[in-house]
Amino acid sequence: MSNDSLFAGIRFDRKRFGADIARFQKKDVSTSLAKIQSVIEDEEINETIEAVSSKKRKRKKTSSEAVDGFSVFRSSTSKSKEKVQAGDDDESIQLKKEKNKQLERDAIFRKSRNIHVSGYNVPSPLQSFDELKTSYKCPSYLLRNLAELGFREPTPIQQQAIPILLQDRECFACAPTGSGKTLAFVCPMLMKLKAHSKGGVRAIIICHSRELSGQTYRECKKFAKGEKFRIKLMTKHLLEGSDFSKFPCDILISTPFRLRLATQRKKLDLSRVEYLVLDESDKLFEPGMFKQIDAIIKACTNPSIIRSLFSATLPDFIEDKARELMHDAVRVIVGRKNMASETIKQKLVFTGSEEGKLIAIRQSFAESLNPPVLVFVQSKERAKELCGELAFDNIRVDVIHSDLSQEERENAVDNFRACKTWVLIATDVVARGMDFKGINCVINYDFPDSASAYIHRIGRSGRAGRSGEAITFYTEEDIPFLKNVANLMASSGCEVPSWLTELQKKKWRKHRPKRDSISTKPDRPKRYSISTKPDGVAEKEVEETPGPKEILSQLNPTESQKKKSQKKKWRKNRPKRDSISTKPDL
Ligand SMILES: Nc1ncnc2c1ncn2[C@@H]1O[C@H](COP(=O)(O)OP(=O)(O)OP(=O)(O)O)[C@@H](O)[C@H]1O
Repeated sequence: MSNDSLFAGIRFDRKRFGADIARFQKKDVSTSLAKIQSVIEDEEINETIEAVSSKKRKRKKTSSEAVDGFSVFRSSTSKSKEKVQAGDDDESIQLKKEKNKQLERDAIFRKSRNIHVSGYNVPSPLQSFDELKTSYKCPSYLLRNLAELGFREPTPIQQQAIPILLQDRECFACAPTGSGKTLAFVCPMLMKLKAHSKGGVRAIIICHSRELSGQTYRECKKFAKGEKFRIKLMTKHLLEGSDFSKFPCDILISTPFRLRLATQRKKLDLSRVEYLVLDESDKLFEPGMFKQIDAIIKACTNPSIIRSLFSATLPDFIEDKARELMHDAVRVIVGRKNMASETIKQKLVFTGSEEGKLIAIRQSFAESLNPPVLVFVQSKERAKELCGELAFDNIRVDVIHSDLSQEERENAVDNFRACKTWVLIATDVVARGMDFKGINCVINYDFPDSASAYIHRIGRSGRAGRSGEAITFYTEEDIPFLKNVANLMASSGCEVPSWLTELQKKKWRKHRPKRDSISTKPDRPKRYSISTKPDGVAEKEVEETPGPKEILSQLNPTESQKKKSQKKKWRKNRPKRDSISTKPDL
């Protein structure tokens, strides 16, 4: 028996295995569109063929029944059936042609907006916000709010993710920083929720930090203005003071930790949740948060729940997770996966040492300080140190890190947003998701510890299509990872010197070297105190560098010291100096 006959009649269920088809799509961006297109077209063709042949089968059966019962009308009946059949065939062919034309139009539109999709039967992208009304019956309050906020046209991620979610499809999406992902998941949520909750939580948005949760909460409120949605932010106060057995809530925004506490301690029921969004999803699946996220996903037991994952960085393991977790999900990528925003001018500056960094930042601010400027360092200790140094220069500087109280953190963010603070020094606590309007420059004072940290940090500027600038300082210790940044710069359209691209690439994860403290005070080697060594020999204090008295006396020299430091003949003073180059010694 041939293989053909063995598999005759078996049809590959593309709908069921849509995710697997997507997984086997070639990663080459240029060919993926055509491939997806052909998968969809194959599917549609199969469906049409199936429909036609099943109609034929049905007709065959009917006509034979007719033949059995009414042989007199046999010829006339079969003739009219044939006509109907021909008509049906014409109709389905017409339908197929229409569908193919639509697919073609969608593909052309996606290509023009740099949108890449994979999955079965992906909904057409939105061309405008008006289409929300004509095709999806969007309530007028939402359109009014968007217009008031100055949102004239949907961004590419909104164009594709909104119709996907509105058609009850799960999705995981990757789009550049500042490209409007928040509205991409909040808009369909508001449109689908319609009636308000009488009891229980209907939709959840999980954010990795309290700052981002607060910002998303405020955004939701703006989009929902004029409608009586119950939108709640899981604050400490709400967590401690609420009776979660009666908790009518349309949209709940929380960090994973607080939501987990609410479900564990306060028995918050998540079984009625209809929509679950994991914002900054790759961060949420990192070891520190994974346990809580996993438990929350398991607690959302509603079988018709629609889940979605959004981020500007989508590592492969998150894609695997998404496919494992979701049913028939659509994958949406805007631009290229894990790419820095193209609107940011990126620059690398070699400072040699830690001391060099402080000189470089001072010099840069002395030449031109164009606030607001966000400066990232690798630890809270360093944030405090740098803040102390810059405060000397009469710069309105503030600091934000995890050691501060919630109130202090909120004040730091608010003052920076209100431009009361010119320079905000931060740890990675505000590197993701935060939308500080109009940041002119991000300075990576300390080299970021991973590609995703780099993309998210610099993505605080150049948002919503505006231009921005990012400067990354690097020292000898950071050189092994330079090539990674150079690649990210090149892929987002920045000019990169050729010597940088020729460097070796090293795996870049958790690069946080121990750095010298940030200080203009001279490093004074240890003073040995008078101590009795075990062998009983007493030592006198040894001073290797001058103490405060000596420093003062140098500043106000005595007469004899003045004589000693008299003018020296100044001829042919040409010491050997290091060569003039921005390239580090490699
Ligand atoms: N359609 C639109 N038209 C104009 N502005 C928009 C539109 N959509 C969003 N914005 C604005 O763009 C900015 C960035 O949006 P948002 O914070 O949602 O970006 P994001 O993609 O989530 O960024 P990140 O990856 O950094 O979290 C916000 O100030 C928002 O108000």
